[in-house]
Amino acid sequence: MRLSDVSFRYSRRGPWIIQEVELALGAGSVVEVTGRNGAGKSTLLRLLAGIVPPTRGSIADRPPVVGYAPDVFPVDQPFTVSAYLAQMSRIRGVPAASGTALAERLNASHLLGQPLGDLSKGSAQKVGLIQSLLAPPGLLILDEPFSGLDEQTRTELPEIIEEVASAGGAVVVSDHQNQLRSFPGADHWLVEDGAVVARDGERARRTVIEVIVDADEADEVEQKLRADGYTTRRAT
Ligand SMILES: Nc1ncnc2c1ncn2[C@@H]1O[C@H](COP(=O)(O)OP(=O)(O)OP(=O)(O)O)[C@@H](O)[C@H]1O
Repeated sequence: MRLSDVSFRYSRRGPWIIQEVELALGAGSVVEVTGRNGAGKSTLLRLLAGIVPPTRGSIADRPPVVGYAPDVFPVDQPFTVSAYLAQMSRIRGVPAASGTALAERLNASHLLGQPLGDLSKGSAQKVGLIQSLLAPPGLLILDEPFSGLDEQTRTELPEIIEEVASAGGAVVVSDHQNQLRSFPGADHWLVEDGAVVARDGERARRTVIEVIVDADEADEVEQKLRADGYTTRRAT
């Protein structure tokens, strides 16, 4: 999937929220999106999911099955959780049992009989998450999925993300709490002043430490470190 020269504003005379963004998103990649409040993370995720179209530019090769869990799940719908999930399963062409199984996995079986309007923020968040996963997504977009989740679901979520990515789905997660900081191989996009700065996962996880040794040991230490796969550089 590729974003070419994508810009977005909510109204004709409104401010540009996203400006001239060029991004590529590969199959099986996991991206953590960060940025200050109001920077445009949710807007970028809506563009990726296809909820809003770019004002300028284009988005190509979006996978056909997109799972999207919004930051605030709309609970003002006259359904119980199970009726809602059954309806969403029908729309997505998957058996109703998919929702029940996901509810069990995410510790949400007790919510199935409840009206959507009675759910707490965390429970509504879970229902949003479950509906995004009903059909195996080629693109999974999760907007602040960790906020309001209980501990058990918090630890389950990285496993689910890993499973989607291993099956070839791309996963984009906005996460101001940096819960995915240590997720192996995750890339990072920083949304700032309308731009999206992509940082490669490998590089983002590298750090530089300074090792001071006696001059006559330098060659030996350097050889050892290189043999162990580290990159070394002599300070002058
Ligand atoms: N529906 C909308 N109509 C007009 N402006 C909007 C709309 N949604 C968001 N905005 C504005 O767009 C800008 C970016 O908002 P967005 O929600 O994308 O940021 P965010 O980085 O996700 O913020 P947060 O971390 O607070 O959720 C903000 O100035 C916001 O007020």
